[in-house]
Amino acid sequence: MDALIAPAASFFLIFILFNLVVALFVVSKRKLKSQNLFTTSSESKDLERAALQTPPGPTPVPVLGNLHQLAKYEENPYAGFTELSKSYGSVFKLQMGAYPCIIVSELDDIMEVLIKKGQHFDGRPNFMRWNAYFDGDRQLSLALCDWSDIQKTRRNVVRPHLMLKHDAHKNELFSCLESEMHYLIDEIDRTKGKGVMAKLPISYCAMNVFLTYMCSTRFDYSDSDFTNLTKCFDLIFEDINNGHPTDFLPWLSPFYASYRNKINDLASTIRKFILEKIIRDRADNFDGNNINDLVDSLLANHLNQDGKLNLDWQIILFALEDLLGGSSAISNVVMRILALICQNPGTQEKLQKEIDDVLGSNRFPTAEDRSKMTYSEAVIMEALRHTSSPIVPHVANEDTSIKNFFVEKGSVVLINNYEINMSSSLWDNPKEFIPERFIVKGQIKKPVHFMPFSTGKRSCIGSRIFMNVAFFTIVSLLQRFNISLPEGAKIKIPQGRIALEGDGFPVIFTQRT
Ligand code: HEM
Repeated sequence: MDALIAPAASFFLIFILFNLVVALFVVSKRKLKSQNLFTTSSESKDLERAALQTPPGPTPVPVLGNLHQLAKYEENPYAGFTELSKSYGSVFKLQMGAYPCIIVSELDDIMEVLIKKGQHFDGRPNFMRWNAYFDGDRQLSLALCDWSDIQKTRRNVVRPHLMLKHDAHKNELFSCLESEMHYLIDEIDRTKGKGVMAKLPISYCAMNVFLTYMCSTRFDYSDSDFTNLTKCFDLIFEDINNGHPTDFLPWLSPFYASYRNKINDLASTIRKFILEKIIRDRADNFDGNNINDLVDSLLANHLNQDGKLNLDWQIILFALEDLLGGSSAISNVVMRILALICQNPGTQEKLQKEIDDVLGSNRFPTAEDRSKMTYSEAVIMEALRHTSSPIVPHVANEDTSIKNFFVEKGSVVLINNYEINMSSSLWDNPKEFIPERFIVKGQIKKPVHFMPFSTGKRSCIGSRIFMNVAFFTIVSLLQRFNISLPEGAKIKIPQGRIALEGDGFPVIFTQRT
């Protein structure tokens, strides 16, 4: 019996020992994986943090950090980021004055910031002037605020109008475009082949399209309050695009009192116009059973009847302001497209052939025509690629990581959109203007790395409205006019921003015969 028990017992013992070893192995692996089963969550965070590396980057100097290293790239700091990434890699750190900044240049890492960890990176920097644009509180802005429930609500309220998912919205926009385009064409007609600073009438047209579509009102191009409103929006837009020393060196702000006053004046002129000439009357006569435009949708979300989060007056006013300001993006990019058409021989002829084939000499385009006019669409996309406008900076709202690099809470994350638009590893001949690169087998094809409007929870909500308004404007102008730039005219079209300087440059429009 003992002879039987002994091997059975030893087998049992070996079995137990084996299981113990396996159990210990599994536990230790799990320990490694989840940091430590017996540590507290803050200890495990410490361990997680310890596994991450500090992002590489040039050594900062006191006060300025690394700002001085970007000085020679003043025209386009993103070109500077591309240069620095050759030494420090696709994710690197710069101390920009008061702010630690992480520069991200490669698609996978960009997607980690915007999509995979979108909720870690949904804040915006607290720049002094961003507050100044919005009465001292950038949280009132749609584009420059941090993420919040209010932001979610107001984005949801305005999105259907802007994203044009319903045919009713699309048809309404095209009808607004058609009626406004007559005014622009008349305006251009009057120039009789002389060079004209076309940005002005184009900006009045874009603003009126927005006002008609969003607010069911328009103003005459001879109304000086209206033209002044458009100018104020354009100046603020240019200011946003350009950046300012106080963004990263806020202690400089006492030296910029007159600049601050200028911003305050522009912002309050805009606000007064919107309040007095658009919102007040609409609010007084608001009928909740009749929701016809974006202003109605905003007003319908004002009253707090069921205890849910609603939008207060300020929020409504500023949301509208932010969206009307989008018309400045349109006039500036339309001007860029006109310049690129003139500067790239053959483009105008190809565009006009497509327009003549699909629309003939007179008919305005419909929403359906757009899908057939691939070359026109591709010209706009190629112009956006050349513009390489920056993605609005994001901010990490908690300690987090990109790739295997630690990113501390409060870091500003700058996505290098210039690099993904201009890299020779992503595009053939990136410096050339080749609209055909976006056409594959007769259809428009956007590569995943082409994201002029960004992606994720803070992505642009004006992208569709932009594409439609730009398309309609370019097509309608080239249908009727040949365009050229005055001989010898110096035309400055900087990359890495949308805004052109001041009123832009002259364009010559001659009637097509
Ligand atoms: C060429 C034209 C335009 C370009 C290239 C553009 C691009 C962008 C980009 C890159 C962002 C930042 C996305 C991010 O932070 O991840 C943005 C945000 C935004 N855009 Fe545009 N945009 C254009 C036109 C417009 C227009 C016409 C409107 C308004 C109708 C508009 C409204 C907005 C708003 C409200 C945001 C902020 C969204 C948020 O932070 O939640 N944009 N845009």
